[in-house]
Amino acid sequence: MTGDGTVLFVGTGLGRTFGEVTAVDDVSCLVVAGDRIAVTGPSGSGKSTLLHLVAGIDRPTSGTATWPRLPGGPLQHPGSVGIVFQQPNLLPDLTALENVQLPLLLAGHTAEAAAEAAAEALRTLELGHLADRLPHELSGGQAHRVAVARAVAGRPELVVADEPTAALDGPTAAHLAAALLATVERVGAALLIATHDETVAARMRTSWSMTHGTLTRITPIGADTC
Ligand SMILES: Nc1ncnc2c1ncn2[C@@H]1O[C@H](COP(=O)(O)OP(=O)(O)OP(=O)(O)O)[C@@H](O)[C@H]1O
Repeated sequence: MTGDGTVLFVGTGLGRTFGEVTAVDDVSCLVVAGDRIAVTGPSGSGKSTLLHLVAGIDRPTSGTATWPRLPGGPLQHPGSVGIVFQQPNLLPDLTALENVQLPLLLAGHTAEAAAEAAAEALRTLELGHLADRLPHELSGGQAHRVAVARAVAGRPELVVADEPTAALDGPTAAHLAAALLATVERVGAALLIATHDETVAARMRTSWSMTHGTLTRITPIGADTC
């Protein structure tokens, strides 16, 4: 499916308000198979809110969000959109393998299939040898890579990552960004990533700039104009 023009997400006039605050304001956007999109903009400009709408874990207060390949939206198709947050959010009493396995079990995979897919995802992230470790026995960078493994283990067509490198130091952030890109490439997923890190943004093909909840520019990376 990668790069074949398959439309994964269509946002039309998306708005999201929280009381008096307008976090996302009349945003129309498209995510296509194989996309590599950096969502940039100042703190509070609505990046996380937009990502949550694209991932289907929040609903717009105006406009429409549709996933042409996922009737009913991602919540009706568990595992179809992989999500990576700023913090790994691993369950502390589960091993790395069990953390990756859990969403697959919840999505209805058999225990055997979930274990196999989870182990493969961990190996892809060079974490096979840490499968039995508990989260507190992992470094920060390793825990983040487990979170990436968890997001891709179900082989989603779309991965949404909300500032996944923000809590990491420079080299660890670079390593995670490289691992995330290599992994989405391997599973053939599109990637939408909110980031303040210019080196991460520069590795994408497209940049969406947000200001005060509005998508102000869509720029092919390396182009002079939008
Ligand atoms: N659950 C919420 N309740 C109230 N206001 C919210 C909520 N979530 C976001 N907001 C507000 O919406 C606006 C956009 O927030 P959002 O987190 O999307 O910005 P952001 O660009 O991701 O910021 P950052 O780069 O700091 O993570 C902000 O003014 C924020 O305070």
